[in-house]
Amino acid sequence: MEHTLEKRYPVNPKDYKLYEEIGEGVSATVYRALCIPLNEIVAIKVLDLEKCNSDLDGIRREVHTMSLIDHPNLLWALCSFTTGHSLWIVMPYMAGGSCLHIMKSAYPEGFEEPVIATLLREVLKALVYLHAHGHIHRDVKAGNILIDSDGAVKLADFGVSASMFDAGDRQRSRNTFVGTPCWMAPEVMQQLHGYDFKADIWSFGITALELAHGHAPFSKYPPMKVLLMTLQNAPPGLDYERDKRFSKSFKEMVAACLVKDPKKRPTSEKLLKHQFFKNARSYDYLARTILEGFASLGERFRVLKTKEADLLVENKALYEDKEQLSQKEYIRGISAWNFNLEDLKSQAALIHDYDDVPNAEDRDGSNGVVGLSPERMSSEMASNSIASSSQEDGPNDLHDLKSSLASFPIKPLQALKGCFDIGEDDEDVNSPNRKGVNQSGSEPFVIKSSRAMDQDASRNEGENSGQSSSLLHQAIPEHKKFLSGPLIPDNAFSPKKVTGNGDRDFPQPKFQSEHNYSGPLLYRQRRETNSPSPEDASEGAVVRRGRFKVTSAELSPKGPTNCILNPVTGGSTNPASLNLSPSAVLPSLQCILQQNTIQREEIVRLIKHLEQTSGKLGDFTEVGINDFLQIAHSSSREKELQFRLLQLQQSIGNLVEELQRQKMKNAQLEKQLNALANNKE
Ligand SMILES: Nc1ncnc2c1ncn2[C@@H]1O[C@H](COP(=O)(O)OP(=O)(O)OP(=O)(O)O)[C@@H](O)[C@H]1O
Repeated sequence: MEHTLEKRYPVNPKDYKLYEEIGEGVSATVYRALCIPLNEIVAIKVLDLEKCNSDLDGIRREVHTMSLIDHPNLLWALCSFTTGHSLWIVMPYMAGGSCLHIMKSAYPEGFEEPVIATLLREVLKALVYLHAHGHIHRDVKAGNILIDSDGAVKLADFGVSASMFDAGDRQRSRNTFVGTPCWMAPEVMQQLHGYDFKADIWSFGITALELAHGHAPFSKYPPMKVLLMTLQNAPPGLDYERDKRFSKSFKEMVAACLVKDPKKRPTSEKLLKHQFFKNARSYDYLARTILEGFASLGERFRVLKTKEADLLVENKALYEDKEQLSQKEYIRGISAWNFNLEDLKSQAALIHDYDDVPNAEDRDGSNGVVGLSPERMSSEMASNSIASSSQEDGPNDLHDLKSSLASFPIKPLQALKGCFDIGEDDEDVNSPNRKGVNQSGSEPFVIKSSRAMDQDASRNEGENSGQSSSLLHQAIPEHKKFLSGPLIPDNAFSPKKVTGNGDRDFPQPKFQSEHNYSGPLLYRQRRETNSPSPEDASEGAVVRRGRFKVTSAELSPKGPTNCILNPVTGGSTNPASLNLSPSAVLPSLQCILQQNTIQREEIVRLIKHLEQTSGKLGDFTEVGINDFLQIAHSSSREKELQFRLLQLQQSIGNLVEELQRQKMKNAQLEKQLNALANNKE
């Protein structure tokens, strides 16, 4: 416990008066409130524990971390307690709201450089502290940078933070995939070797771009696309041309953070010494520059929510128009997620892939990214050669999935469970942690820190549950929950000028991306969508990659590009004779299948055409029947091949998992051996 207790905050809901809503996240609603006995305005984050079944451990983690931290740039908890089925986390009220709120309300094109430098320096100080204390924040983004009325900056939201000193289950969680896709480091997505605090440095770099442009790179794309682009493309960065208004040192700082190899990223401590932060100014400067003339946080939040609701109605109409297109795009290109297909479909419907002006960060890094050292250039570019070429084709090519899949994480869905609502939890359902949490009815979530009250929460809960639950019923709208991230997608602003609060006119972005999928306030509809979708049936054979479905129709309609063809016979070579690894063979087999399918369809079309136009049914019927027989035959062969493919894919997956298990075992054994050896010495 590092805090010294200055004030005792009551852990009784009766002692708080909830005012207006000031924020909504994935799991919580945040209110401005009055702490009656202390006559102090606070913020209270209210989490409905019944709705957070799958992430109770995250909540416990958040509360725990918030209780331990003691740094001026980190948002700590004043106290917390359960009441009825809710957990209340009482925090200092940050009257300016999040940087994301501020940008969406008044700076849709991002902040000026001195503002960014000031904000980022404070965030970086928070990271230095967290990393030095063994914590990885794992969700650094503008939405989690809060500003007080005096310009003080605090990093918030420890819902997915992790401690580097954890053992067992928690260690394992660092091999899982948490955070928000746009801000997520490639090594977190890949799940290959785990990750460490350098993942925060990547997110920090992405946050820098977010603050500079008003949105994170790739934010207009759905999560899966973000994943592919982050893994394959050259890292995003500031562009010489587009970002002329920013200094060289800013560009270099961003480039230093956004290196794919985490080892090559600077530590937070080292980064803090970067020239760029010399431009940072005072809190007062922030308050004067970006907060002056603003309406109250509650009012701004209300306006943004109204706009968001209007946008949702608009998008719904758009979605219905484009449903056809979206299904095709997604089933073919990226395939379906078996847990939130509906979300992806609606997201896909909103993409104007071919009429968007690409953002600098969406373009080939070799054209636009600056500040790369020659050595970084070469290694990044080498590792991203596929990416570069695919980007040259255009960042919006949803069809080029063959190469994408080759470098795709083996367990992308499993990997994503930390940031999306996937049925399974991060942790073993049998883990003691989880069991404990599941009995939350009897488990108080009281922060046992010195800053927090050291009182018995369950006593309070018993005394006040009736009152508090009625309070909560009034306070929390049951029907809606939003995703985290940008409050208002970029197109929430009309193409004309928007008059903001306080009679300010705000210029609108010229080429603002139309939609922001990095987590706008979309209504949640995830868990309900696990059931098989109609597309599953309509799109023919489905090959499963773990929990990741890939349909045979996903391959590029442009025709195969990497089939292994026997130059002599013209037929496909038996991969076994080439001594190829299954992973090398699979794409080729898929190619061949795709080719067969296209050819078959072509033949059927031709036959039909001939039959119709000639009118000589008798002459052609026989041919047609023969061909159809062949087609039927090739169909069964195709099925057989698909079945084999499936088996191969499954065994690769199993082998990789086994390998990882063995690696972990080895590491543990090594540790034990070392410990034994040390003891003996
Ligand atoms: N102490 C505070 N003062 C003012 N506003 C706050 C405070 N805490 C949170 N907010 C606002 O509420 C929003 C949601 O809060 P928070 O991020 O903690 O919820 P969450 O469910 O954990 O969100 P996330 O979607 O990031 O997981 C924040 O983005 C911020 O705008």
